[in-house]
Amino acid sequence: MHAGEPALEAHGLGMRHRRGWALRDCSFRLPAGRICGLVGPNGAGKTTLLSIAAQVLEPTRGTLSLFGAAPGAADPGRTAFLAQEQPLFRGFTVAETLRLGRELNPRWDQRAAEDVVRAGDVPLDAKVGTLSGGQRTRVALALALGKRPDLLLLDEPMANLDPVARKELMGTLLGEAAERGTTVLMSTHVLAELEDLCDYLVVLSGGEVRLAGDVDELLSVHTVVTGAKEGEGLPASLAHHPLVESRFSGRQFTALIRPDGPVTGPGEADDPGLEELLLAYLRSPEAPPLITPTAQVRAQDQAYDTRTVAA
Ligand SMILES: Nc1ncnc2c1ncn2[C@@H]1O[C@H](COP(=O)(O)OP(=O)(O)OP(=O)(O)O)[C@@H](O)[C@H]1O
Repeated sequence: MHAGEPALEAHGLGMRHRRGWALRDCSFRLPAGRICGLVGPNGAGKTTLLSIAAQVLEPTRGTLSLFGAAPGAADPGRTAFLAQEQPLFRGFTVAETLRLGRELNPRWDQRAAEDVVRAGDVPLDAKVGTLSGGQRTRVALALALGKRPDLLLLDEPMANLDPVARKELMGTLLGEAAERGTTVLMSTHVLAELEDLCDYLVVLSGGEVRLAGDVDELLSVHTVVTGAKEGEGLPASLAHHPLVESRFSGRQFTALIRPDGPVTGPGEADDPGLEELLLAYLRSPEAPPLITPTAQVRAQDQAYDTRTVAA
């Protein structure tokens, strides 16, 4: 695997549940070795996307390929999925749970798995059914990390952990990922923590990709302008820049724009923070989507592209 090669590539991915489309025409790539935050409001399609990547769900339309393998044919041993509901056997002890992990996974690393459990003082001889929700999360994460995956898919894994345990486990997880070059795709609603954790982002809303790409790239193409209001709406000097969101508070305006040239006129221009950028997109579903060059899929990469080039 070379740097920049995709760990995951979605082409026109769509998923229809009984009530309608959970994902619609999603296309993006996640280069290998990146830590990617998956963000979106409730019902945006995050779990659906992660379940397709984990090969638990089959897409209705389009394809998702992992590490360049044909869609649906990726080696399941290279991927670990930590879902919101952790399917652990309640009657097994922690040690028995890890033993099962060892037997099922040829690349199993017992030490890595035990370290995660021990760091939380979870007794190896305790039955899983007697553990607290947070302790069970730790065991599930130990199983995921013991698998030594190349792609780790996490669906809000830390939601039931106390803040100290959450920080400690995130640190363990990201330390392991950095050391081994593991790609991580992790859904979360905790925007404040993304800035420290992730170098890549995918934002979904209404089943569609709204933002995808390298965090630095995404931040660098946006500007926040704040200033005193003169009359109604934003200053005319901002009108030609694509607008993500404008807000007004008393006599002040704040606009998040994607400048298509120098920003002139009244107000002060600044770089946005990541949380500010995400909140603006989450609040403005009508803002134009943005897929940065590293996240774009090329037509010639499409697994089932049947077009031919005329000789
Ligand atoms: N098995 C299912 N049957 C019917 N509809 C489903 C099913 N699973 C998901 N959906 C619907 O698909 C949409 C996307 O759901 P999904 O769970 O992927 O969203 P999410 O972004 O993970 O949400 P949350 O942040 O609340 O976990 C929702 O409208 C949901 O109701």
